[in-house]
Amino acid sequence: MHRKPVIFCDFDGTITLRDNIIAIMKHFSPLGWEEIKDQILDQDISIREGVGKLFSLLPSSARKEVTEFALQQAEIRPGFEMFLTILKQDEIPFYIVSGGIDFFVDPILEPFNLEQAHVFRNESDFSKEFIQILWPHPCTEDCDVDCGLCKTSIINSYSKKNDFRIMIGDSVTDLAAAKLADLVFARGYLLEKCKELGLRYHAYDTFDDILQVLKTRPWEYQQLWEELTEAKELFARRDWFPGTSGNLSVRTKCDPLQFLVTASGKDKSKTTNEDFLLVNDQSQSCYVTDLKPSAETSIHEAIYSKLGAGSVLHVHTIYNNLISDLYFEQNGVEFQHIELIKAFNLWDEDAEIKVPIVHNYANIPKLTEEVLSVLDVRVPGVLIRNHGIYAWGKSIFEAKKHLEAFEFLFELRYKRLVISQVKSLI
Ligand SMILES: CSC[C@@H](O)[C@@H](O)C(=O)COP(=O)(O)O
Ligand SMILES: [Zn+2]
Repeated sequence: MHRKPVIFCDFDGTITLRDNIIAIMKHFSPLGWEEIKDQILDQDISIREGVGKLFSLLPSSARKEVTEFALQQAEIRPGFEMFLTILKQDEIPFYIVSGGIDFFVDPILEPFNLEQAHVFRNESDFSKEFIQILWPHPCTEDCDVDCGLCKTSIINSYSKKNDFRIMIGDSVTDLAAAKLADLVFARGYLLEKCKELGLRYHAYDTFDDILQVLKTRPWEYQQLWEELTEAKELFARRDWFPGTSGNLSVRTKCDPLQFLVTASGKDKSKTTNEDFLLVNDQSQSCYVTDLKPSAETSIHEAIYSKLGAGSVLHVHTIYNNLISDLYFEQNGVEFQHIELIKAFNLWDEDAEIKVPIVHNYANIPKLTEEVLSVLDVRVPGVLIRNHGIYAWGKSIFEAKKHLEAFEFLFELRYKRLVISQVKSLI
């Protein structure tokens, strides 16, 4: 059973296009506000101390003027309304975690009818000469950064271990929360930090960009992502990805076909949060991303579509290259009377298997056609001459079993050939 999604979303600069506190301070420009801003950004003072100092520069008598300005300049990021509608339809819990202040957060959000219990923001007190900020959601033992409104503590108290945590944000105040998340939607400073820290992220401009990814339901294929990563790390330990070669995939959906595939040109011996992307039955990414799917994605797609495989694994090894060339003229390489043939669910004592071998066309559509022409549901693999092997199965486990069996058979055959050559020389 997969984990359930829960979404935590920043307000200033995420739901609204601009940071409202900075907009207020720029507009009213109280003496000394910029020094305080710089102290916050330079992390010389905590966010709580800095925001408290900023608002203490404004007289409470300016409440009406400040509130009206905040509302007048606030602009909601495109797609937010539809985003909320889809979350409601799919019953995905949504929490706003904002370092903003109630006197502008609440009226800006009012048209969206959000449950007040799902909106976390700081509060204000206009009873004294200057504006005072109140901190109903301070840091708990989970955080010692003196955030003011502590997103880390809120996420930890409002999401369970088995939740798939999603964070949407834009600034330094969202970074601690992003590090807790399984998936981050980031822009601006937060996007740069996600790239720098290797967090699993998607860039966004609008909430439509976020919806495009959420519609693929990443929490439902998270387990497959992790299983494919495990197989990839094992193959990497075997040095099966020389020179960025190799590509792996796992089907996440049947109808319409969708599958995770390794990103093209990456060093598959390394594990990052950008190792795979989700593609459709046209071998195109299901969402906007800088990543390119494997150059050989169409071969994976052909195997899924024709044979209904669950996972497709492609590696270039010395032995599969040698065997593919030695037996190319015979259109394939046959094996019999080797115990490991049972790995292909062939149990007869005299069972034999012939692994087809095709020409290595540089033109991928042509190569895909060639592979399609020899696909045989009884033989879960095909060799490409002087290139590598594609092996598949109904799951990552079975595809890995088949790939390992093929590589065993190739190495065994090659070494037997060498031995017989040596014997013939003695
Ligand atoms: C760089 S050599 C290997 C590539 O040409 C290709 O055959 C391959 O296996 C990896 O391609 P990729 O696009 O990274 O999935
Ligand atoms: Zn290849």
